[in-house]
Amino acid sequence: MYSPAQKRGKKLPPPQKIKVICRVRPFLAEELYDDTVMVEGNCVKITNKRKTNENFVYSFHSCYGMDAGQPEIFENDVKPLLEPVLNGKNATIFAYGVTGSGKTYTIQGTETRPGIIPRTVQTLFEIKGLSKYSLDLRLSYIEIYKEVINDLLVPRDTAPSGGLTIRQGFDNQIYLPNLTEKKINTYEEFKKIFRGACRNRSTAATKLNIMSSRSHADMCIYISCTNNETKNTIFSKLHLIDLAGSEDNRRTENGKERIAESGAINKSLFALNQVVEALNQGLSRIPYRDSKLTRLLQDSLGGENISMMIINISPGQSFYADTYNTLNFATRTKEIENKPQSNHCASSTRQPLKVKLVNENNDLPEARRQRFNLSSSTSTISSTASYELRPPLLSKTEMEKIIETKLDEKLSEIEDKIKTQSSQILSPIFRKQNAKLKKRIESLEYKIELQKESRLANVLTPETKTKTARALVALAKAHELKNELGEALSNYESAFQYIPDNQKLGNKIIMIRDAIPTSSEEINNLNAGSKISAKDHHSRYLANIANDERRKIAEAMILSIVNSGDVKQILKLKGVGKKRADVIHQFIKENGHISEIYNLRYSGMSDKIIDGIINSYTQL
Ligand SMILES: Nc1ncnc2c1ncn2[C@@H]1O[C@H](COP(=O)(O)OP(=O)(O)OP(=O)(O)O)[C@@H](O)[C@H]1O
Repeated sequence: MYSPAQKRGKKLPPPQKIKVICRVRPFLAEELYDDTVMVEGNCVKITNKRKTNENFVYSFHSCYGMDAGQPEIFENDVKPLLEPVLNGKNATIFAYGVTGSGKTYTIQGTETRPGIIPRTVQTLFEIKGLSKYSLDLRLSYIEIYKEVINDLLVPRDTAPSGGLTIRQGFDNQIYLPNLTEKKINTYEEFKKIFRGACRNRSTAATKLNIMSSRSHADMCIYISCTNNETKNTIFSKLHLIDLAGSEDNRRTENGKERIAESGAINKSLFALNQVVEALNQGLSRIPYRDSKLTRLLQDSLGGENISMMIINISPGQSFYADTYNTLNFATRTKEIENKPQSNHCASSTRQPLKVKLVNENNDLPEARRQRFNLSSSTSTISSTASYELRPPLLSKTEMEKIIETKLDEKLSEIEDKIKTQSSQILSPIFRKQNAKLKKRIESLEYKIELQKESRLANVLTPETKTKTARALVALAKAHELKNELGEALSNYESAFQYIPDNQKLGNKIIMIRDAIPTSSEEINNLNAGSKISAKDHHSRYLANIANDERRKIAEAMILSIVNSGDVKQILKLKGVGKKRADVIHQFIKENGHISEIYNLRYSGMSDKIIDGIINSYTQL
């Protein structure tokens, strides 16, 4: 079954580098268009958030933009790998990206837009039809769910509890005792097996992706290829892997169970990251043993085998942090270019509120809804997806005005609704002068204000965000000069919604928060003092502000400390010792900055430690 070149004793050539290609999925119907992520030739460009007149440019072996169809990727980058596989090389193709970025779409596909797995199997059957070769194809399909390996070719209720174990045999080959391997004779037969296996995969709805894959799924095709003329038989295997999405628990609003899943997912993705790094740096020790996933791929990733990583990217500003981290994971080399400042370019990339995605066959919405749910009818693999963006109808300023007006309308509607509802419920209580509930309303109003800002911040152009933030900072400074620290703080915090990367501002907020007494004793002591309104405001804010907002602010503050790269500051974080602070410092030095708090995992921190740091801030 294995490549003869891998037999024991044979000196292996230096490990092959992993070929990396990138695919940016189109905007989904509910997403707003922006030009944060662009594909140009073999490069992906993203705006540098800190200097908006610059782009970060990442180059890959190939890049596929929003309009690239399934056949294009298969023909250009996957099909060429089949020849060496038929000549005895093992190969691994895996899709990496955050949840909802299109990994499953790329690897598995939908019924009308089949992905790499069905296209590969169909091509192998086409090759089988050629008289020169006689092909014997078998397949296994497993998932790794929370570090447990499940056989997807057997029904869940008959699968061994505790999952399958990994063994290393003679010739250093990796195998799983009791793993089901099914021989496939026709493409139709494959579809039936595949359909059943896909249903067995652990999926659960998260906020970001209604059909989010919660496990790594590995379809392994075992190929025995006999040359009919020479009667030589060559064995090889091809892993086609749909990795689980790395994700931010905060954004996905995950519960306890989902957070445990994410912990396992991120741990194994981190291990994979280390293996890819080690292989691409040509290191002699490759840390395969750090996770089930990498252990399983030990005989197929590296060595003389062929590996290809597909980086899946979700477009748009709202995935910026994920995109930045994914791209940095995929390639350590990024270039910086100045953005062309042409007006024509700027206006041609801005779009009206909702962009309509037009598909040749008008079946994109269905494709989006469906997973690969193969029906008994034959599906053809010839359709080419093509999504066109509508040309802009309005100028940049006009569009921005419309966005702001629409947002204002919507927010006032919500605001009115909340106020009416609150006053209806609370009017009798108000008559009783219930101070506690009055406070609650005030905090609701404060919350609406913050939400308003954060929503606006999401849709404004970088220039407008900077301008708004500047105005708020000026206002905050004026209050600060008058020693109205509570007012100053709330203005600084509002400004922070528009420029969350501004480390100086983050530090300022920490300083002012520290400067304002919060305990009732301290506040009582100051009752007669001139700063009472500020204290009152702040204690009310701390007492009533919703947890998630507190958390958001805490995270922004922690990130500003981490991103300063200053070991002295980092050491002040709870649970961070010298060793960890050095790792973080090094990480920031190499990667620029961390945009999401849970990405601190990449510096070796556990979720528990990260949560501990956040808690220490939310409980200030
Ligand atoms: N290239 C594409 N063209 C059209 N639709 C796409 C494309 N890529 C992804 N989509 C759609 O985007 C949504 C999310 O994609 P998909 O489920 O493949 O993401 P994923 O990365 O596998 O997510 P998860 O890790 O949560 O499983 C799906 O509805 C899918 O149909």
